[in-house]
Amino acid sequence: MTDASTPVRTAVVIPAAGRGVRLGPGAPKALRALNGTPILIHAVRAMAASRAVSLVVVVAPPDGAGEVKNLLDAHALPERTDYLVVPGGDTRQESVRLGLEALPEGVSAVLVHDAARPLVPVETVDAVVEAVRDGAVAVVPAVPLADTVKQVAPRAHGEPEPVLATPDRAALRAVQTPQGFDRDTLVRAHAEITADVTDDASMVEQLGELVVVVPGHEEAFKVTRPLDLVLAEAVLARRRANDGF
Ligand SMILES: Nc1ccn([C@@H]2O[C@H](COP(=O)(O)OP(=O)(O)OP(=O)(O)O)[C@@H](O)[C@H]2O)c(=O)n1
Ligand SMILES: C[C@](O)(CO)[C@H](O)COP(=O)(O)O
Repeated sequence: MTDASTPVRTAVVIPAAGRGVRLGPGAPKALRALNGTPILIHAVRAMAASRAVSLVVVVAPPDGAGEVKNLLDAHALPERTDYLVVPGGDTRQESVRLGLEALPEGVSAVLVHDAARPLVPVETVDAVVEAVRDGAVAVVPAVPLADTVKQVAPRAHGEPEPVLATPDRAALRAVQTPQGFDRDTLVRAHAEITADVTDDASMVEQLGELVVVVPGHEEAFKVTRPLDLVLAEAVLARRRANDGF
């Protein structure tokens, strides 16, 4: 655990307080095992692998902060990084805000990374950090879409959905995390924007600030449904085979 007064420049907030309803019944998603290790620990290691990251703030399930602290103590993590745990809220937005409130002075850049994206490669983390350090106030990693996308109209229950339009896929991106921010801008976004959003960058967009995209990575996918766990195990097996990881 850390002394919260230690000055750091780049910190990561990891929202990990979700239930993981779409993954099915069981412990909160971040605490479930991937290859024998909690998903959260994979995510913390993925972020602490970046030499730019000096502090990781984990936002735990509201009644699980003690358990998460014990988990962090029980697993080997890079010693150059400090770790804090705070309890989360009812929504992802609230959990991120609670994580931001725990940041000490001296942090000027903040990454927000889903615990549910445990396998993001360090190259993606570093690309986001570099873009923020180069002056962007908000940076998102993103990948092109593999599927054609249809805009549909709301349907009566059980009825087929009428298609309204087929957006040009070339102009669309699927957005991942970590998303990187100038700290003051992200704090302002969380203070001023009250609309429901699914990522932090869209709050900064609503402030009228420019959000830029850097290349994401296929291994930064979110573990959302049971099949994603199968894919995550396969990615880890491939890494072990390739690197002796
Ligand atoms: N109240 C919440 C809800 C979500 N999250 C976190 O936000 C990230 C992305 O959310 P998602 O994958 O949608 O997780 P869940 O909300 O847990 O998933 P579900 O909707 O299936 O319950 C996850 O790391 C999750 O733990 C959070 O910290 N606090
Ligand atoms: C933040 C995020 O991971 C970016 O893709 C995503 O928006 C989270 O969405 P979810 O519906 O809460 O999984």
